[in-house]
Amino acid sequence: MTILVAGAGGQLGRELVLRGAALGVVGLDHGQWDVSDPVATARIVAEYRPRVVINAAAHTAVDKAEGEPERALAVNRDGVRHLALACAAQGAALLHLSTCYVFDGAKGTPYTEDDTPHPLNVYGRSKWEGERLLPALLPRHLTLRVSWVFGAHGGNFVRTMLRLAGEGRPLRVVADQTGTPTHAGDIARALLHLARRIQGGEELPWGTYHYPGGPVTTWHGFAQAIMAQARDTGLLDTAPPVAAIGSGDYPAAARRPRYSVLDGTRGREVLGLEPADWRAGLQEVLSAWKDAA
Ligand SMILES: NC(=O)C1=CN([C@@H]2O[C@H](COP(=O)(O)OP(=O)(O)OC[C@H]3O[C@@H](n4cnc5c(N)ncnc54)[C@H](OP(=O)(O)O)[C@@H]3O)[C@@H](O)[C@H]2O)C=CC1
Ligand SMILES: Cc1cn([C@H]2C[C@H](O)[C@@H](COP(=O)(O)OP(=O)(O)O[C@H]3O[C@@H](C)C(=O)[C@@H](O)[C@H]3O)O2)c(=O)[nH]c1=O
Repeated sequence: MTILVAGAGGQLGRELVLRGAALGVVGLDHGQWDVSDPVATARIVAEYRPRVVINAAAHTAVDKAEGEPERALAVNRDGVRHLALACAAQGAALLHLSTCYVFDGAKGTPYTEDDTPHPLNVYGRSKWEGERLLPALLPRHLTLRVSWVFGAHGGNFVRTMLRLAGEGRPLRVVADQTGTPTHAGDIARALLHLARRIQGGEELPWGTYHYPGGPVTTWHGFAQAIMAQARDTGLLDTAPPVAAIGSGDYPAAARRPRYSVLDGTRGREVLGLEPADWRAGLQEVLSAWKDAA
């Protein structure tokens, strides 16, 4: 039976489709399936009759969302409602994604699934409003909260840093926001592992889980690693210096949490999800770009 992916054109969606071909993954991109449309969502899920739906669709433009909250909510909250109702009607389970940005960062130690979200920005609020709908609408769901996602496909921090370096621009990156980058390929692998278990008839311990990458760093530390690994891979001649700045030196429309680290203990113990090392994921992405250059 089909594993149906919404948002298949995004960085996670692309990985799911590429890595899930042998499992019968069918991916529909934004143009083919708008999850903010309840009628289309009900029709598509009824048509494919999947055993599992993976929701990789989201409004992820964190600064832009501040100026268009209704658009963020239409996808990140209402889209989740439409998906949950459609899955419930067809007996499908839903694998959903959320974010470390549901937390405000004030805790300063890794966030567990028992911590209460308190988002600082519109994107984080819209994601929290979406995930909190699920328990009442669709008991058979898993929400995986992930953080600082990067991958070979689509826009992300790694691509932005390499573009700025390639243009010879001075690199200045915030060193007071702490978190864990996570490779989209590793998230896709984790989701497909769960989807396969559901396909095999297993009833999983449904609910919310954290799936962080490791080790913990800052955006500045991540940028330094990107430069060093890009040089070693031959994408850059030298690793340009990255100046450490404070969040106040990088004005942005949306506030970001100073501390975004998720505690992956429950996901590891209950679901068997091993946090992946983002440095290996970064190498995979850079090597793919080097091969394609
Ligand atoms: N990116 C990150 O750093 C993080 C992401 N996450 C979560 O992980 C998940 C995957 O994110 P990621 O792959 O990185 O995001 P992307 O922005 O790369 O992909 C999201 C995809 O969703 C599509 N989309 C937007 N609106 C709709 C809609 N109404 N109906 C269907 N598709 C739509 C987008 O299409 P289009 O481009 O045409 O709008 C895009 O292809 C999301 O739930 C996100 O919140 C969590 C933590 C960090
Ligand atoms: C490009 C750039 C960014 N920054 C800062 C801005 C910001 O605080 C931080 C990260 O920048 P970005 O805007 O790329 O990242 P941002 O969009 O905040 O990333 C977030 O995306 C959403 C979707 C999530 O769910 C989060 O987990 C997280 O990954 O780095 C610099 O300091 N210098 C720079 O040159």
